[in-house]
Amino acid sequence: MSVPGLENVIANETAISYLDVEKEEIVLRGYDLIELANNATYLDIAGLLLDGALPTPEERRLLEVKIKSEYGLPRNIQSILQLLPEQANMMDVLRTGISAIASYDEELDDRSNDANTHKAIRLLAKVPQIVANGFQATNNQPLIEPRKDLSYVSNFLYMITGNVPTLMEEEVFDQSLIAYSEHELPNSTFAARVIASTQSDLYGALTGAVASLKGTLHGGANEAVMYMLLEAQTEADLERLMLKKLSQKERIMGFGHRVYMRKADPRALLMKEALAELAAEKNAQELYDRCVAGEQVMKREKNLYPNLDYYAAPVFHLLGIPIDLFTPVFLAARTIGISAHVMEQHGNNRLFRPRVHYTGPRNLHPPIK
Ligand SMILES: CC(=O)SCCNC(=O)CCNC(=O)[C@H](O)C(C)(C)COP(=O)(O)OP(=O)(O)OC[C@H]1O[C@@H](n2cnc3c(N)ncnc32)[C@H](O)[C@@H]1OP(=O)(O)O
Ligand SMILES: O=C([O-])CC(=O)C(=O)O
Repeated sequence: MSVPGLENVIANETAISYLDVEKEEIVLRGYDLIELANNATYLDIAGLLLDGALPTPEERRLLEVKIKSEYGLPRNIQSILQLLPEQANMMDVLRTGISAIASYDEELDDRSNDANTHKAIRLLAKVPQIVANGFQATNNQPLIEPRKDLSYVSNFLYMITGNVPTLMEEEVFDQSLIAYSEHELPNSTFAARVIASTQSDLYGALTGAVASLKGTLHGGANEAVMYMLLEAQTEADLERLMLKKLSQKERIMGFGHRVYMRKADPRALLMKEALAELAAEKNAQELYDRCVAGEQVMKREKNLYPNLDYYAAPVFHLLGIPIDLFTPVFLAARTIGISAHVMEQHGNNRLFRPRVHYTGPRNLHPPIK
């Protein structure tokens, strides 16, 4: 018998992460992701995912130096982004950019652990700029170059908004990147591992993951959430909108999850706290209250809990990130998690090649010529 959607199927072993739904814990190389988000930085998580151990402060500094030494996009890549049409979808733009920079990586080895580590560092350096420049290029805006005098996280937000973030904005953005950094085996990571299992390379695997993440049942939900929150001006409006969607059997974006389903996504709670802080700072209490009201409607009507996308969307909005870049920023944050999975797949590979339960006809014959 087939298992639709491979629900609950164990597809591979991993030492990277695990969703312990019972204990409401996202285990990341032995640590609790939420504890990491409250005590470590995104670059610590990048080091942890790449090397298997949390970096010391000196190791983290060296990692940042290495990433910064890979900053910058080839002029031709920026030109490719500028050739894309104004109405281009930002995930398509990102997919094109990541696919194109593969050809500029001069390290021909694309399977050893060392080579993959170098490539992951290059991607950490370049993907945020592809995200930012992709938006600018298709909106006829000047392309913002990275600034090495800013921290990695501060520079990412600066390249998107054109403004150097405050310390508080930087800390919230850092936390949101950690929340998105790694999550066991979602569709996009699985897609990347399937691609890597043919011994294809990290750039190709990540390009496939971008296509997967674009869909609204996955990463694309964070953009849909924000459109819904903005369409409703008040708490009452949001309730009306949600009830209308539910009566039309539409899904409400930002709720439900294949693995958590009837339990809270711990990352949503983390982002809810971040939103409360940010809303207080930015005079946006009304947006926070509207989100909480929406959460209550879904609990009452469907017994469904918010997932990360529900609370990350208003956080990104208050940080000044354009809605079209919400899913690309998710991908940029997840680049390190996906890289770790590709490295693990390459290190202990077995080609993914499942079978089917055939339901089509048999014994047909073409007309005789
Ligand atoms: C960071 C991330 O990528 S998290 C995921 C982001 N995606 C979203 O937020 C999209 C909205 N959510 C959904 O569509 C789903 O919850 C998914 C795709 C994430 C998980 O779905 P599945 O595991 O396939 O759950 P499934 O489709 O079996 O749903 C079970 C029941 O809950 C309902 N349900 C699940 N999510 C929702 C939702 N968001 N709104 C309304 N009803 C929902 C389904 O209609 C179904 O009801 P039924 O049993 O009465 O038919
Ligand atoms: O785990 C999933 O299926 C989707 C998700 O929450 C993520 O990728 O962060």
